[in-house]
Amino acid sequence: MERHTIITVKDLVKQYGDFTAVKGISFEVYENEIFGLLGPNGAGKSTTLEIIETLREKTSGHVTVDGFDLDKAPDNIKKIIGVQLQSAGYYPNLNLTELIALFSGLYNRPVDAKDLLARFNLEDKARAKFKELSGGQKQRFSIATTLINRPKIIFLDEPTTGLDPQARRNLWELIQQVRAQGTTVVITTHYMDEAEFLCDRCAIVDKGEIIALDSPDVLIDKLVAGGFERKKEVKKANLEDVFLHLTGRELRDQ
Ligand SMILES: Nc1ncnc2c1ncn2[C@@H]1O[C@H](COP(=O)(O)OP(=O)(O)OP(=O)(O)O)[C@@H](O)[C@H]1O
Repeated sequence: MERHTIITVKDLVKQYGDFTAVKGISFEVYENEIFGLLGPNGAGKSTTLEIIETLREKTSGHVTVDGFDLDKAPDNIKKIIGVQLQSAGYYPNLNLTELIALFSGLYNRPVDAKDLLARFNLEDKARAKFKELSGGQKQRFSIATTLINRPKIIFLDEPTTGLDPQARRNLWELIQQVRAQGTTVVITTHYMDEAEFLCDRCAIVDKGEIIALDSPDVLIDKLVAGGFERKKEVKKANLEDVFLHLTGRELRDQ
């Protein structure tokens, strides 16, 4: 099937002083896929994401987003992307409805706050302040806010770090729903189960280089074809299955 490329990264390099964090990486993201950048701490995932988001200067290389050249038209790129804010970006005295109204005003895009909160299971928190939310609720709200300017692409930097299994699974489903509604999703993670569950394709990044790029299935098949075998016999369930079986799959943070 012919896929339409929405992001092109070519020979991207980022140096911090004499340290090279990103060493000439190239990849493409297809429209409406969930694309993952996977790697250990310090691999260069956030740096790469922030360069594409126009938030960080690159040292060299070429990036285009939906046909816009990062060097020539960063403002056009800003208009079509949604970026997850760190919690420090939310005014402490406003409640969730007021925060949505604020962003909606900044983007000049009318938004039905009630409807947006309901999509992210936050209808009961409409009058709560951001700091009063649980970790899972904060993540859901920050993903909800990425959609206010109706972006073509959203960028999520380690969206499930620190969440319990129910909250992670709930967030995965919400991310899939966002994609089902036509948005391309670029995500960074160091959780392999997350990448396997969510990503159509992923790039494995290590020490600033892409060392593999494909769908999770193909990456696994290639490893097995190369003669890899797990040392231990695989059990039919794991500890997370036990935990979810005992505590249930429904969200616990309402
Ligand atoms: N502003 C900066 N100045 C100097 N070095 C930096 C800066 N930002 C990041 N680095 C370094 O660049 C490397 C890549 O960092 P980056 O945050 O992109 O990695 P990451 O893959 O996102 O890791 P993590 O999962 O820990 O966020 C790290 O070695 C980091 O210490």
